Amino acid sequence: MTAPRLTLPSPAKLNLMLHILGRREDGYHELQTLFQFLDYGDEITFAVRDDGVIRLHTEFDGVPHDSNLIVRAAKKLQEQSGCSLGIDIWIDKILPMGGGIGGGSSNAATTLLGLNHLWQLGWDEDRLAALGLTLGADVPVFVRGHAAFAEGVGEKLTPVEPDEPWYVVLVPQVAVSTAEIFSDPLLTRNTPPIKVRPVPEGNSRNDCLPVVSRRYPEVRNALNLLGNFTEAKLTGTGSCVFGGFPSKAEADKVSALLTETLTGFVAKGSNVSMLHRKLQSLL
Ligand SMILES: C[C@@](CO)(OP(=O)(O)O)[C@H](O)COP(=O)(O)OP(=O)(O)OC[C@H]1O[C@@H](n2ccc(N)nc2=O)[C@H](O)[C@@H]1O
Ligand SMILES: Nc1ncnc2c1ncn2[C@@H]1O[C@H](COP(=O)(O)OP(=O)(O)O)[C@@H](O)[C@H]1O
Repeated sequence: MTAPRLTLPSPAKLNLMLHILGRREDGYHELQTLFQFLDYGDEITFAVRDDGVIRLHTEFDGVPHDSNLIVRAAKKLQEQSGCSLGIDIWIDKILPMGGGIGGGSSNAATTLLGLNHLWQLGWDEDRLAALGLTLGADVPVFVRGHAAFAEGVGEKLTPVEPDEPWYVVLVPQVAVSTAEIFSDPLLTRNTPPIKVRPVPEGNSRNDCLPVVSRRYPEVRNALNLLGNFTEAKLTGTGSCVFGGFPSKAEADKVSALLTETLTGFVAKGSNVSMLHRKLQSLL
């Protein structure tokens, strides 16, 4: 008998704004950020094995098997649940790594939700999100699957309903190190907290942008080019740059012009993650 297989989406995210409020004693920075998903991402296929082995069959450039967030997520869930089953995993990877669109965190969340389903663990979202946070600050929002205003290092989440425009996302061919940006002495670290909800208009700044665009000319160039058509923003610590458009046709037109020289894609913003829409359809 062949093992049950399940293919699930692993969407990207954007940070629609990102404010840095201060630095904690452990060196991590307190943030306020707005997460929205894209209807664009990787696809991960899972097949249960009964021998307890966890095996990712797709190779990643520069990421050893056991360091991959997919494998780390699966191993942690297996250990903490005491499950004796294993898993074979394949991924169709389209999201750029180190682009600030959360591919690694999303892959970890899709793995947690997929295995919870296939191994029939019955864990609730709170428990999965808490485990996810030990893998990375952006994992909980992907576990919850709803656009959110995030505080702390990204773990305190309040669901929100921003507009869902079409985005042009440009992918400068450079990986930005999050650690490097957060350790730059010139980074703004004292933005006053926003206390009112929803986030007021005019608060869409990303405090990482000045430092990233100074250090990475490729990002600066992408911001300038997209800025000719719409407000161009940086997601997370970059490198990806994005801008919203009211229709797919307009986004496609701008993308066609810009992707003559730059890599990029068009995707719809989404307040409910396509992972959760797919999981819902399985119930
Ligand atoms: C800044 C965000 C916004 O979404 O974006 P991107 O990584 O997607 O760009 C995330 O919170 C990134 O969170 P996370 O994925 O956990 O960051 P990591 O790469 O593990 O962080 C690398 C290093 O950056 C610093 N760091 C990270 C997050 C934070 N809130 N404060 C920090 O000071 C720490 O020194 C940490 O060791
Ligand atoms: N499954 C994975 N997908 C992407 N990156 C991964 C994965 N597992 C580990 N990583 C590591 O995590 C780093 C950050 O990845 P990613 O989440 O894609 O970027 P970002 O946090 O900038 O959005 C990568 O550069 C890579 O070294």
